[in-house]
Amino acid sequence: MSSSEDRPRRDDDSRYRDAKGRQRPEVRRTGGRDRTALRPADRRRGGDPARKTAWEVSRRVAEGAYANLELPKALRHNGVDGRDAAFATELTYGAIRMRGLYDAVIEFAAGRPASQIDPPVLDTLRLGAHQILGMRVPPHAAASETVALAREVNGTGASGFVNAVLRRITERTRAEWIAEVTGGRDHLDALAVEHSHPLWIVRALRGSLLAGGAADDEHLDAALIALLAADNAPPKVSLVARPGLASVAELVDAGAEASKLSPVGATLGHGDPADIPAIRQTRAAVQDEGSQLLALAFAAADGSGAGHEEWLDLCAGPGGKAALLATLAAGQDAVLFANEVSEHRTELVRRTMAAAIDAGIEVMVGTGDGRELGSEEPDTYDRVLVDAPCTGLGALRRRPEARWRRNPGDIPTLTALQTELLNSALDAAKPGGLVGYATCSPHVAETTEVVRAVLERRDDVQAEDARGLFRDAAGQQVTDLGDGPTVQLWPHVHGTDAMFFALLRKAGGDR
Ligand SMILES: C[S@@+](CC[C@H](N)C(=O)[O-])C[C@H]1O[C@@H](n2cnc3c(N)ncnc32)[C@H](O)[C@@H]1O
Repeated sequence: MSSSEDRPRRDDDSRYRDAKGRQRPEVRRTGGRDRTALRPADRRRGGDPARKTAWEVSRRVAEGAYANLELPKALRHNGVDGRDAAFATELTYGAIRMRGLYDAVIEFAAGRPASQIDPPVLDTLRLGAHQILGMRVPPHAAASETVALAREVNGTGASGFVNAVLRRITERTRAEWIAEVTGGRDHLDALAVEHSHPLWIVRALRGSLLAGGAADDEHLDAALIALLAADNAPPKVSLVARPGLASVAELVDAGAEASKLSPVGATLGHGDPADIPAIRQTRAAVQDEGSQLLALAFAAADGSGAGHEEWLDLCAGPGGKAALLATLAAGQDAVLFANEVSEHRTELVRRTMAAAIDAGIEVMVGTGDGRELGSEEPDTYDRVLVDAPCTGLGALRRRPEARWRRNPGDIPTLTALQTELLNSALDAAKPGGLVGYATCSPHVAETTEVVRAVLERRDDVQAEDARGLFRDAAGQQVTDLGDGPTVQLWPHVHGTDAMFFALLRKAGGDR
């Protein structure tokens, strides 16, 4: 990772410049070049709205909220938009995501453990650390503005402490701080701190890379570092054009770029997806390209041979894959049943499906415990998808707080549920039918281990090689999918979430 010294620095007030590089009049009035050199915090008592928004969202996240839900509300409430909103977004997400590294730096600079710093003050310090070490804000401006924020939200007394700690942080580059706070740690622990992941997740990701054949011993370290770095990079906005309802060309006309990976995908470089009519109308949606490829692969597999097929999405909420599957099923004379355990999420599935339903596509949406469906409706469906509840370790780049919320104790409960759901799906599948098992986690306990444990206890199921079903936009097989027969996608290799997919065939039937 490059140090902050390597990067070009933005001018202090460049956030306030217009498209032609001119400063906005109000900034020129209050803060020309000479005035800026006096430090904004010395002139203004309060924090600016963008930084204050980032702090407010950080506080709510500390109380259990999700940053991606809180931030838009807070931006609206505080009237922060345009470049200031982009700044607040980068600041909020970065400070939460990189908390592992920044806390280590703050502890060193403050001379006390982070646990002994008042949490609202610690949040202010993390925002300051991210501006100094992770953004292109000049260090002195970052410190001064953050001290002004501290004065407003933490009080005058605490702002002195914030000032002292941030001034110390500005004395070194990012690279120097990383060397300082990782020195003396063992290799994985040092990677965990530098790349701001809990150590147990670093260990789990390393195990997954090795087990799935994504890296051999020689290249394991480089692959792990690339993966950790990819988790810290904000993901691109991927769109799906639901077949028969929208086209990639329509999304391209709306400003997106056609995906090279997904035949039904596009990437939006800038702008709000909600401004695209096809998205507002649920003919298209925001969806990771890995999820798109997975649904396309599931639909492309050889069916049970029984003709008019019935497909079941066992864990459908909020409905992203179900909506794609419904349109794909309609194109193959099949019908989709979408099941979800939570009433609220079943309602989300219905909303996601609105355009498909309006277009006359036959789709049944219902609420039920997927673990019981196998015994309630045995030997019924030609295909069953289990997109299982999981740790989400494959989508850490999307949820800045997720890595700090999960813990290894979550895994046994989840794998028990995943195993039950997979067994139930197999029971619900017709003889000769297919079951797809998917997670947005690459953790082997949730992926290959669940599949292995289920196959070991059943004599009516076989795994099929799913790799040939993953086709890119040019129709070529997607590369680097692992040793098979299962598929593992990776953020650092494919640019997708780390989705896992296994394809299982139930014995019997006409095949
Ligand atoms: C990974 S999400 C599915 C994502 C969805 N397929 C999509 O693409 O939008 C897992 C879903 O399983 C649901 N779930 C959890 N336990 C379940 C159960 N026992 N039966 C059915 N669904 C369950 C969760 O509520 C959650 O909506």
